[in-house]
Amino acid sequence: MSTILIIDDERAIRSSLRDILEYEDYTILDVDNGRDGLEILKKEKVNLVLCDIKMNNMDGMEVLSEAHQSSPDIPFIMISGHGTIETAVEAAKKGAFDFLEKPLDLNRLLITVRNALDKSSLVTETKVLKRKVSSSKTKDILGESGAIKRIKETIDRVAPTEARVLITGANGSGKELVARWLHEKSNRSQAPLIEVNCAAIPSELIESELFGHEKGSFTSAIKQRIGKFEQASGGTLFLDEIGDMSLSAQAKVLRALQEHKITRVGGDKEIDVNVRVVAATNKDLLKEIEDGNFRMDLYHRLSVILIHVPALIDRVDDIPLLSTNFCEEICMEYGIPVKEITNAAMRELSHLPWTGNIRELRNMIERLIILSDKSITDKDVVAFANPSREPVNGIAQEKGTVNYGLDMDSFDSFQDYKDHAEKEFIKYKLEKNNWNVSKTADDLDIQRSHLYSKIEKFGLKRD
Ligand SMILES: Nc1ncnc2c1ncn2[C@@H]1O[C@H](COP(=O)(O)OP(=O)(O)OP(=O)(O)O)[C@@H](O)[C@H]1O
Repeated sequence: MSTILIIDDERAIRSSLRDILEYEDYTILDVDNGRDGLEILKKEKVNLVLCDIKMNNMDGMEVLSEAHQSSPDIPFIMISGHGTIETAVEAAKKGAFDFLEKPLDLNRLLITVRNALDKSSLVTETKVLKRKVSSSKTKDILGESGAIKRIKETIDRVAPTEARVLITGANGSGKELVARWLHEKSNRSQAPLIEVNCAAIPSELIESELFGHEKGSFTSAIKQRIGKFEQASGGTLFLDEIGDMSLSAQAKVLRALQEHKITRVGGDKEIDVNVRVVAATNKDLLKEIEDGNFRMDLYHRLSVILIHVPALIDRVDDIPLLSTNFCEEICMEYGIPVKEITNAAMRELSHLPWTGNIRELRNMIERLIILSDKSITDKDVVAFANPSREPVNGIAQEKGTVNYGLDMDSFDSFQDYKDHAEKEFIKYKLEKNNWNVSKTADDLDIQRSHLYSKIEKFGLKRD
């Protein structure tokens, strides 16, 4: 049942409203002043507020304005003993649902309460539906930098063809988003886009995952299973983290691409498949080929078109646009008014290393929205944006500078520096989570297998 908060400094009114509404099975909270009312709104789940206009200290209009900043969806019914058209109009302008005059008419009160609650649940339902629709819709590729413009042009040109595409780029830089748009703008967009994260599937299961299996083909194969190649029939198969695929699975994928046929594990029938393959990796595949970890012939099959998504640090000019958009999107998801990001905060954001790229930027904006007050300032960015950025060697960080206490000349290349920053960040998070790899992977918003490969790459060990 709904909870109604009554804010009125007249005890008699509060108690008669309570009696009437409790009789109708509503849960009632009541306070005799606006401040306490606002405190309750912060802590309790309230569905409707009945608020007197004329009260000492803080009047009802102020309560309404302040409450609407943090909880715009809670309907307010204003009550006044001195009802004039002007007060009613002012209340409506400030966003009140309705206005009731004292002495209260019982029927009008109950109908207004019911209408307000009905409208509020409709608003909530609509928001949930909108959120569902917007999260299933492919997000726009934001960015005005030359690199992003070129990527969008390439997508427009390549998507309607059958050419295979290999997308490269660091973690969180937007490879999956590019793959989604390649599908979305292709002639296959009515058929499914099926994604396989090759790094997340143990090598002994990848073949069954991709090609399916027949019942009884191995111990746990208790029934027949259709693999991803078949599921993607008529559509697009997105092989993410292809650089982590075992050599034996690579050989089978190569055959599927050459012959457009697959065989389920444990089966002997060849099945025709009609899929377009788009692959992505954060690895340097040419180096993997050199090291004997990746097949050259498969590389050539996959990379008819190459799209490289640059790291965020190589397109810092896009940070303000991305930050503003993420801020709007997240505030809307939370149902709160959009917070402003000050210019100084934008400058501060542009100075961060962004080893986790756009995914990290989005997470940070979300954190800043939660932790900041009315707007996001440079001080918020310094304080909350990257809690792992503690002063190094006792050197406190000055405003507007990024001071890691590092000798910048000790790095041979930009990549060297980025690797160092990534290693330190991962090490910090692992230690913070007591080397719990699953928790740390969640914290970093990357796959667990990904984290394992980073630990191995950087030779990280528990002290
Ligand atoms: N140009 C962009 N504009 C808006 N949002 C973006 C952009 N690029 C990436 N994102 C968002 O950033 C997040 C990470 O992007 P995505 O998953 O595509 O990265 P990825 O390179 O595939 O990461 P990983 O290598 O870890 O799989 C997603 O929420 C995505 O919607």
